[in-house]
Amino acid sequence: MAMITICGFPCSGKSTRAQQLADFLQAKLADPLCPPHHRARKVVLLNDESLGILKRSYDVDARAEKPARATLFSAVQRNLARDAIVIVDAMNYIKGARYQMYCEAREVGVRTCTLFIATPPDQCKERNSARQGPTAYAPATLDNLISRFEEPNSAARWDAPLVTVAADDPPLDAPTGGAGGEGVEGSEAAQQVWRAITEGELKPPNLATQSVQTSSTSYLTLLDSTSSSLITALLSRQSLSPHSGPTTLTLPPSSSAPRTAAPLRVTLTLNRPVALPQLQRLKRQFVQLHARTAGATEFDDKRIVAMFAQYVEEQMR
Ligand SMILES: Nc1ncnc2c1ncn2[C@@H]1O[C@H](COP(=O)(O)OP(=O)(O)OP(=O)(O)O)[C@@H](O)[C@H]1O
Repeated sequence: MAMITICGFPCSGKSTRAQQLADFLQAKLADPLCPPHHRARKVVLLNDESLGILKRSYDVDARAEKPARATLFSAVQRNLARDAIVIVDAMNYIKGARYQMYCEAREVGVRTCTLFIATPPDQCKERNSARQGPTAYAPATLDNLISRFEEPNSAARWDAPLVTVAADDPPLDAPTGGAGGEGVEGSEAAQQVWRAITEGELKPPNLATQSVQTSSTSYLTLLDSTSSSLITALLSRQSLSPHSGPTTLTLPPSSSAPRTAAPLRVTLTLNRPVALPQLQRLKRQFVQLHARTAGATEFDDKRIVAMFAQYVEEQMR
């Protein structure tokens, strides 16, 4: 039914908010007034603890951060379903990683929403210093993660709709009629999330293919060469017939594909011709988005072509 991506600094209160949200959603689903088409079978909460990821994985020299992100991404892939609400309770500090989860949610045909836990860094540091043992981040790790955090932006389609919760906002599972009430009404932010995952725009899925493991350098080459092939094919098509509308392009398979691999085919719909400099700019953005997750989440040439075609289409709308 939906994927809710939580993001925020370490110790910003993500798990606290995620649990409140899960309680709110459970109550909504159990409500007899909830329309049947909004009734998910389950609410799944994914986080470091449930996936066995230790805080020290994020240490600057731990080399475990990419595997940790890969573990999270696989869990998201496994759990996304039309009858489930998946809450991804993690820092999700890399926009490329949020973008890939968004693409995955589109594949499955579920709505998405981002919940940003906007707690100031100093408050996060205070909370971290109150922690004891392995749940505390090393101070250098905390600073590093805070400085690398790529704040969500409601103008980016993978972060939209974006709901922001401040540190002193009321609990998401606020009771009906205030404290002491019987049912769960939910705070304004919780209501916004509910609207996003039940009424928000449902984007059509892309071409479904498998993600693959490659070495990061060859993955960057694959991203670059595959998106360049699409640009070449598109420019050549535009030079023959500059009409707008759906265009099916045929591209040679990537050089790393088996010799017997079939050509790649992709259809994209543009309402005007796109010039080379613009396509190059879009390619740079696209490669940059994916390069940030190289080593953790990587896709094959078929999927890269489909995702780049979709990226161009959406940016040119
Ligand atoms: N709104 C809040 N007001 C005050 N304290 C809070 C609030 N939310 C969370 N805390 C406290 O801050 C600490 C960190 O909370 P929490 O574990 O939810 O953060 P987190 O962002 O999930 O952490 P991590 O980065 O380790 O996953 C906990 O001690 C929690 O009780």
